[in-house]
Amino acid sequence: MEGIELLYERMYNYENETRVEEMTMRVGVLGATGYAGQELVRLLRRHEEVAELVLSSSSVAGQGYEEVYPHWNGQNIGILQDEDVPDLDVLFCALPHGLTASRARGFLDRKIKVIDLGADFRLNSAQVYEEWYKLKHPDVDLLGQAVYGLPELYREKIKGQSLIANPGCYPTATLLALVPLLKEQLLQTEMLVIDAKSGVSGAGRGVSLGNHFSEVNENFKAYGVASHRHTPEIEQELSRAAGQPLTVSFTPHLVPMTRGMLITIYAKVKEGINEADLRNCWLKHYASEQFVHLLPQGTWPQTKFSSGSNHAFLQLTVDRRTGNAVIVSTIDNLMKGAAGQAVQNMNLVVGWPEELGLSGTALWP
Ligand SMILES: NC(=O)C1=CN([C@@H]2O[C@H](COP(=O)(O)OP(=O)(O)OC[C@H]3O[C@@H](n4cnc5c(N)ncnc54)[C@H](OP(=O)(O)O)[C@@H]3O)[C@@H](O)[C@H]2O)C=CC1
Ligand SMILES: CC(=O)N[C@@H](CCC(=O)OP(=O)(O)O)C(=O)O
Repeated sequence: MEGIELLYERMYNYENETRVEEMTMRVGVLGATGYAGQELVRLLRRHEEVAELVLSSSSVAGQGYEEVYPHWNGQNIGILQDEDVPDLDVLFCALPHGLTASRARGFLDRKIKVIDLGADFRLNSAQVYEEWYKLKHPDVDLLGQAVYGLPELYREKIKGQSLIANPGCYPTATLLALVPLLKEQLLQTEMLVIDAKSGVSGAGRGVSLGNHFSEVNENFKAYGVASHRHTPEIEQELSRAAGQPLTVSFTPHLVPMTRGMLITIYAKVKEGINEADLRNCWLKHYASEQFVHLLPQGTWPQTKFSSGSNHAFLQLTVDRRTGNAVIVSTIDNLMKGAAGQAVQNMNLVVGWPEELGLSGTALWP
């Protein structure tokens, strides 16, 4: 038995609570030396069903992983392979935009399930992708096969699929907060303001002028104003939820901290809707979710609540003077915003319990 048959056999065994002892799941990571790739390694190493991990690098193949990341010393992570990956069950692509789309078809033809942490398959329209990413989409025909990998919204669609578009970090934090409220028509759609802040690891490991220490330390700045690439992704998913096209005012900021992101959203509520209606809507949508938490009234999210974990935290109020909803959401950009969510997606694709490899709360303080 091999490939998909073996996966189904495993799913069957899970349902019957007779876990197969010898798992041979082979998982690969392209871009394993990047921040998202390193976070994947951390999660996959403790994932009880991943038997073999193939780590790939375009620039330092042949080096030991511990040479790149000495904090892995003594953990036998192994040697980085080149990008010519062997046959695998699942491949995570943690690469710059454009690179995964040009290779995905080859992996899919080999029956390798692909989870893309980049943006190549998030947008439904190649034209929109080209406009915002300034890249010609390398494989437009594959867009229709990709499933947007936000499990709390698309769980049933993700199960068993072969090509998953892991959402962007800002969209994840925003969509978790807004989608249920828009689906239930509780908010007006003409004035949605998303004021977002991210830690610097969101920009990846490569150094640029804007993210080196002296530019970031004791500094706070907006960037990508009215032009950030996550805007069309957020609008695509919010429009779908609202059942009508909408636009948002989205402004990201860089905060002098390493990980975490916090989003504050301002929205007008619909006539006759109050705070309890909004809260009840979230409660209904997220009551059985293990990674999304509505905090007790009056407790506002902090980035440290999520640091190093796959958990998202939400809070809202309706300002009694303006009548506007103020909504706050926090996630760890490298976890629920990238690697954690990608592992959650793998678990769904393969049919494993969704939380495998993702246990644990934040590192506090
Ligand atoms: N950082 C974050 O918080 C988030 C990141 N993402 C997405 O995940 C993906 C990876 O991001 P992140 O880990 O932050 O980025 P990094 O820059 O830290 O890592 C990207 C890795 O891609 C590899 N790579 C392969 N080919 C190239 C190439 N031609 N040019 C540059 N790098 C190349 C590099 O590894 P090597 O040289 O070893 O091949 C590099 O380490 C991106 O698509 C990003 O948008 C998504 C959500 C959040
Ligand atoms: C702080 C910072 O620079 N953050 C990144 C967002 C990272 C992310 O979610 O990645 P994608 O590029 O995969 O969409 C940015 O603004 O581009």
